[in-house]
Amino acid sequence: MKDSPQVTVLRLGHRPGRDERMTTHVGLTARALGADKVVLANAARNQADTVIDITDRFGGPFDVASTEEPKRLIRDFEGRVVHLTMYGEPVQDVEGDVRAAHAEEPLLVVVGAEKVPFEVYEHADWNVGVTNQPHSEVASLAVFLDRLFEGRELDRDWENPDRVVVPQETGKRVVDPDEE
Ligand SMILES: C[S@@+](CC[C@H](N)C(=O)[O-])C[C@H]1O[C@@H](n2cnc3c(N)ncnc32)[C@H](O)[C@@H]1O
Repeated sequence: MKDSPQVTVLRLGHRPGRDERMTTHVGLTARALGADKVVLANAARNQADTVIDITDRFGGPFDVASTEEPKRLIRDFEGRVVHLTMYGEPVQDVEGDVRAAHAEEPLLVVVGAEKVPFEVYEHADWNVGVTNQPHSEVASLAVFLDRLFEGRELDRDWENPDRVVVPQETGKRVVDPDEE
């Protein structure tokens, strides 16, 4: 988030035709919950466009990129690497160490789709489980980011939105930010 080193989310293993909504939701969740950037592997072009479109309409800053070489990105990342996996150490046990590291250095948060190559487990500074039960990349990313930022992401400001949701007890209200 603002004033701290960048958090990048890498979505591995996107399978065209199978993982489309999940990949989009990884990108939208990364944006909404305080990451600075998502990198989508395996040519997830439509999903990248959807996340860019939401950022254009609801505000940023948030970067979207693609890679054909996700393993290289992990290897060459200048910062620390967290891999979210049901086989990892409990998030509640490692979040303090990750947060302390992130105060100093950028963080790459890796989530999978299908089976994640073992090199990713080996290369990660932390393999982190959000429970050791199988669930989803979207759920694990949301809980992890909220733990990392200790809830501060919920109050962030968005720059240059075209539209702003005004919270309502009932119903929906979306306004031009100049009308707010
Ligand atoms: C549907 S799971 C498939 C995992 C696959 N069976 C494997 O061996 O990697 C897709 C992704 O969700 C995330 N995930 C699922 N359960 C998780 C958990 N309990 N904690 C952290 N991440 C989890 C991981 O990033 C995983 O790569």
